[in-house]
Amino acid sequence: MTGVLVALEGPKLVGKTTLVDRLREYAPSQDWVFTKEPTAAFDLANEELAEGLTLAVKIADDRAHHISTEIGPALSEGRVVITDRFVLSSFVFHCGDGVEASAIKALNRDFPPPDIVVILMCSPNSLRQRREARGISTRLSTKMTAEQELVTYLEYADLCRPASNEVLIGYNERMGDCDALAKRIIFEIEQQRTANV
Ligand SMILES: Nc1ncnc2c1ncn2[C@@H]1O[C@H](COP(=O)(O)OP(=O)(O)O)[C@@H](O)[C@H]1O
Ligand SMILES: Cc1cn([C@H]2C[C@H](O)[C@@H](COP(=O)(O)OP(=O)(O)O)O2)c(=O)[nH]c1=O
Repeated sequence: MTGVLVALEGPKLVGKTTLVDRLREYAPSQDWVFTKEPTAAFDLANEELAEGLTLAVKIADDRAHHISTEIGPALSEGRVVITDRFVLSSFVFHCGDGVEASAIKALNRDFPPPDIVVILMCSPNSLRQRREARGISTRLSTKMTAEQELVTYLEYADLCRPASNEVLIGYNERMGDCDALAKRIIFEIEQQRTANV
């Protein structure tokens, strides 16, 4: 595989979609692939119907399909692929749902490691305010407090280090932060692209 795989991770409402919008705007090429997990094929009702390891396996199946049909082919063509959520999200959601980290590790063992992992953070207070404004109520999204969710991404980040070994932490607190972060991520992608040639 010769492309660049970028995983954007972080709590619900931390600003991943907003960051993706900025990345689309500033992407220097039309052929960058923007995608997300779970994929459109995954029924989000699963989150209410299944739990623990059963749900983690369903998500891993969805990821395997995502990689074989979309991510893998695009990387083989040398394209940049940016996915909104990847393996780190599985550690956070499913370990928080009672699954052992070793089981998540095993389920995701054969998937390509991202070249770049970005964890989006903001202050617990801002995350709480965004949650209150949006009124989210799905089972997994209400399981942890804002503080717990933010810390859990940092907790498991070490298990999801990219090949480059560096995890980028993006602080998305104020309007305008996504702009600066998008430009920085694009710079990192260009560096990685040169390294992958
Ligand atoms: N830097 C920021 N400052 C203030 N509000 C923000 C910022 N980034 C995103 N938001 C707001 O937070 C909410 C959640 O953002 P969104 O991008 O949908 O998050 P996610 O995709 O991570 O769930 C939206 O209402 C968005 O406008
Ligand atoms: C990536 C991933 C998602 N999920 C589920 C739980 C989340 O509520 C949901 C996230 O999907 P989504 O509603 O798209 O969240 P966001 O707006 O933050 O991107 O998918 C898992 O259970 N495990 C995973 O590994």
